[in-house]
Order: sequence, then structure tokens, then C-alpha cells
Amino acid sequence: MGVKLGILGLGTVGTGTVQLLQDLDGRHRLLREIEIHRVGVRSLELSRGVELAKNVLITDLDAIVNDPAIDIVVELIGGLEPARSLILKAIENGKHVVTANKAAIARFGDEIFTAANQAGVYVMLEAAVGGGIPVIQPLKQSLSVNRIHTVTGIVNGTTNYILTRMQTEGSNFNDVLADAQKLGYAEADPTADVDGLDAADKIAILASLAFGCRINLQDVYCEGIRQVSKTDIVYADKLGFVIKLLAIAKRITPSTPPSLSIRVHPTLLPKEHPLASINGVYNAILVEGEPLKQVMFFGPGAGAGATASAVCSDILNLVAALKTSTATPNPLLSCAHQDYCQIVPMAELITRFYVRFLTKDHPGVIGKLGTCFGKYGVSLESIVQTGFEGELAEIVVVTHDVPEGNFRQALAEIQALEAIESIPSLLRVL
Ligand SMILES: NC(=O)C1=CN([C@@H]2O[C@H](COP(=O)(O)OP(=O)(O)OC[C@H]3O[C@@H](n4cnc5c(N)ncnc54)[C@H](OP(=O)(O)O)[C@@H]3O)[C@@H](O)[C@H]2O)C=CC1
Ligand SMILES: N[C@@H](CC=O)C(=O)O
Ligand code: NA
Repeated sequence: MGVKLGILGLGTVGTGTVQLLQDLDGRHRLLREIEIHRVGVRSLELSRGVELAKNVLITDLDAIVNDPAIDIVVELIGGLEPARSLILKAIENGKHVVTANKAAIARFGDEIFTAANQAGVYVMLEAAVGGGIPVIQPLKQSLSVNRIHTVTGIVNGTTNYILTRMQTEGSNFNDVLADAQKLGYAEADPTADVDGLDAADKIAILASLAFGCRINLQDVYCEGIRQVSKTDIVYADKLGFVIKLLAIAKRITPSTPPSLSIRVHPTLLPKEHPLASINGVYNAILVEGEPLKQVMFFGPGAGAGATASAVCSDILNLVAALKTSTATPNPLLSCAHQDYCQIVPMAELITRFYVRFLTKDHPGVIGKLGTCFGKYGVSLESIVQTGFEGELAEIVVVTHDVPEGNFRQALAEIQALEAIESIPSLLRVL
């Protein structure tokens, strides 16, 4: 007997998923066991990029998660509600779930996975991080024998696309964002992309899998790319860096559960770093651990086809599980984390900084900056007066590694100096 799907949502990812499942030549033979039983949408009036049999497309999403004929619910509507309630209802009704919804998983993962474990069903989320890149399943399975110490990723396609075009074409932020929306990369509300919230959801999910614990999303430090200017992109380039929105989770103590540093912010990345050449909508996730050392996953992080590949790989895993059904759940497919990680405050983060000052063109300004930094133990890697903006001199500083708290104290004192007009940019350096 076939495996019946109830798909919630027929937008970018839903359409890509249906297209893939309707075009099976050359793909895994188990996909032939799947029947698209129902697809739920908001409006029946919209023209769709796929053809579906009569009565498959409906607007009653509750009817899908309550339909006894459906084996797997594929949630592709996005957002928090009604996605959360529909996922929980599907679980309660004994259905396996596939979702691409990092926002819901990062916030309600605890509730959703607890319910799934109690009901003996799986919740699969390969598409939620890195779009088409297989990274969730490798973290759960092939990499889980390693002791992972750092996960560093470019995990938002929209912002990487914007930063790449700002860098290579000198394009304007708003024009490029509009293109990313047209291409189907951006979230329904692109604020989630631009302000780093989507990347924060994703690093919380990756950290949870890599370090075997749950993450409180409010503990993830998050800065987006709105303050990244063309000026800084040019200075970074001259200094040997590119600017990328990085999501970083690092194990600080080896305890169980470990304490972690976890953050999302635009970062100056040395041009020779493996993540520096990841451009456009591509994502990459660098996982470092022992004994493997480094492995990097690279591929398209958003878009209909790429994301559909991840969704369908989860569906395929579930079809295989249904075909070989045993009473005991497969621990490599389920999620059993219970404890929350301790998150280290940002003031304790050790990092380098890039900072751009606009100063009055007084003699001795550079000396005063150096003195203030020195007082708080901030040692400087480079300090250059790069040019003038009208009457004001522009000074760019790159520090050595320093506790963020010390750096902030020095900066507060510098800000109060009479010669300092403003501090237009402050970015961390990897
Ligand atoms: N776009 C991408 O590249 C990627 C997206 N994702 C995730 O995939 C999910 C879907 O994203 P995407 O396809 O881009 O979103 P879209 O906005 O393109 O599509 C959403 C779909 O869900 C339907 N829908 C939304 N709310 C409701 C509701 N309340 N009741 C009924 N139907 C509803 C819409 O119906 P209608 O068509 O009638 O309006 C639409 O078909 C999100 O969680 C997103 O974060 C993950 C990786 C990549
Ligand atoms: N909006 C997201 C889509 C995939 O998760 C992105 O731009 O990466
Ligand atoms: Na993925």
C-alpha cells in the first residue's frame, strides 16, 4: 500500500516538493510508493506551478492533520501559528512530520520533540537548515561519533546573496533584497533574514544537534546586516577580509551539557578562510571536532528545487521507516535531548574587532585611541588613518583577540573623547 502525504503549503518550497514528487525518473525507487493525498493552502484562486488531481487542493488544514488516511504531514506553511498547532495535532494523531520551519522548531522544539517521542513518531527537518544541503542528518548520524567543538556557518541565503552583490557589484541593499524576494529566497517577512533572526534559529538547531542539548533561543546573540555599509566592505577588502553573516556555536566547557558561546553577527573573515568564498545564495557549514578535525558542507541554502530536495529526502527516510516498521523508534532518526545548554555571556567572548572612527583632524588622536585601548588590555593589530570624510578623519582599527567586555569598556571611554565625532562601524573579526 502507498504512503499518503498531506502537504501543508504550496508556496516556493511546497511547489518545488510537489514538482519533484511528480517527476520521478532517475530518482530513488521508494519515491514511487508516495501518493500526494491532500495539499492545504490559503487560497484556491491562485494559479499554481503544478497540476493536482481534483479535490487534492483544499483550504482546511485541520482536515489534513486529522485525516486518518494520511501517514506523513509535510509542513511548508512557515511561521509560528498555525504551524505549531498543526504539527502538534499531526503528532497527536500518530503521523510522522516533515518540516522546513526553523522558526517553529527553534522556539517549540522542546514541546514538539517531547510530543513526538511520546507518540512514537518522527519529526524530520533537513530543509530547516542550509536549504538543500544535507547537514541535519549528518549531524544526527555520521558526525555524532565525533566530539564537536565548533560549528560555523553561513546559513542564510538571502543575506549572503545581498552581501555578495554589495561586494562584487557595489549594489544597493534594498535593490538586492527585492531580487532575493523575487527569487523566493527570503522569508515571508524578510526582516527575519536581514536582522539575523533566521540564522539565529538555524544555529540554535545546529548547536542542539552538534552538542546534544537544547538551546534557549533568547540566549542566542543576534545582529543582522543592516549596519554593514559599502564603505566597510571596501575597507575590509583592503585589509584582506570579506564580510559575511556568520552563525557560530562553540563549546566552551566539556561538561554535559556543555556551556556554549552562540552568536550571529556580520563578521570580517580572512579571505583565505574556507567560508570566505561562499557567495550568492550558497550556504556552508564548517563543523570542527575530534577526531575528524574539519568537514564543510556546501550547497544552495534556499530556493524551490534545493529545499525540495531536502524535504523529499526526509520523506524518503520516513517511507523507508514505515516500510520496515518496528515498535522501537530508530534513535538516529529521533531527538532525545532534554537538558538545556548554559550560554556564556557575550562580555566573556574572546574575539578580534574592526572599528571605524570618524575623528576631528587633531594631532595626537591616534595616540589617545592607543592609550584608551591599552588601559583595558586591548592590543591593536593595525591602526590606519585611511582618508577624510569632509573635515573629519577616518581611522580604522583592527584589534588582536580580547574579551568583548574589555573592548566595550575601552570603547565607552573613547566615545567620550572630545576628538571623536562618531563610531560608524563596529564589527567582529574571525
Ligand atoms: N523559500 C526558501 O528558499 C526556503 C524556505 N524554508 C522554509 O519553508 C517554509 C515555507 O517557505 P516558502 O515556501 O518560502 O513560503 P511561501 O510563503 O512561498 O509559501 C507558504 C505557503 O503556505 C500557505 N499558507 C501559509 N499560511 C497558511 C495558512 N494559515 N493556512 C493555509 N495555508 C497557508 C500559503 O498558501 P497560499 O499559496 O494560498 O498563499 C503558501 O502556499 C518556511 O518555514 C520557510 O522558512 C526553508 C528553506 C528554504
Ligand atoms: N530565507 C531563508 C530561506 C531558507 O532557509 C534564507 O534566505 O536562507
Ligand atoms: Na539542509
